Amino acid sequence: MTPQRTIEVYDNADELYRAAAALVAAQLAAALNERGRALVALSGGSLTTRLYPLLANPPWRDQIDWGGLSVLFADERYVPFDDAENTYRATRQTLLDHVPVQADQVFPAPTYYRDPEQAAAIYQQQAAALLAVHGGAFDVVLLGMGPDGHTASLFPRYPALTAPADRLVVVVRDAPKPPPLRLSLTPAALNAARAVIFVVSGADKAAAVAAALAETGDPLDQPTRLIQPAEGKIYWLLDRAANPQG
Ligand SMILES: O=C(O)[C@H](O)[C@@H](O)[C@H](O)[C@H](O)COP(=O)(O)O
Repeated sequence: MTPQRTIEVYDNADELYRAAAALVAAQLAAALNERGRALVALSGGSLTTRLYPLLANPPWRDQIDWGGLSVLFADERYVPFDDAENTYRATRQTLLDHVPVQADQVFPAPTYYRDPEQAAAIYQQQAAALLAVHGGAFDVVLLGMGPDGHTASLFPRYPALTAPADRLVVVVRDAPKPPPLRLSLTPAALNAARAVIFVVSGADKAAAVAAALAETGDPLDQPTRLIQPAEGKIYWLLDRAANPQG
């Protein structure tokens, strides 16, 4: 089944991130209202600096009943929690430390294992257990996209793109965006979603947005095209610079 897709274009980045905050808050509030709990997968990059500070403040902060939320990460850079590159650390600094979320609601990727494969296996177990509690799906998967079309840590032509359907978490080595070692949820995991929200800003992303929204071409060249939640909706929130139509 092809998921329902909504594309929204905003005049500038400020408006884009405000709209993204409103959409995320509304989706989570609706899920919390309906089921009393919600599961979200967060990404890093500019979302940590542009979107999460908005969610940490009124009015959006007050629309979410944070006590019912569980938080996983769509991907993580394989560096210690105290490393400036760590997405969990950045997310704490701009969001999680400022909202009433308890430590046991947040599931950072365990980058403290010497062996990243072991970390991936542990994170896979945590993701599977959380998905089981939440009816088999994330309520919101929040994603960015790089100029090369990568999303989470799913880079064009990398083996992670063709991970078996029962794999939820993989180790990504030699990533072209530093740091080279990462963990990522797989396309199969990210597709277990009621809503996937891409937030993309900047002229350097316009060509990748065009390829992402095209119906043709090899999805292995454009990993976002593998994100097709059969039971969910996809939102592409863009600023005008990132919109291929200008
Ligand atoms: O490593 C990271 O930062 C994220 O895991 C990555 O998937 C990010 O979401 C995209 O690279 C887009 O990042 P920007 O929004 O900063 O361009």
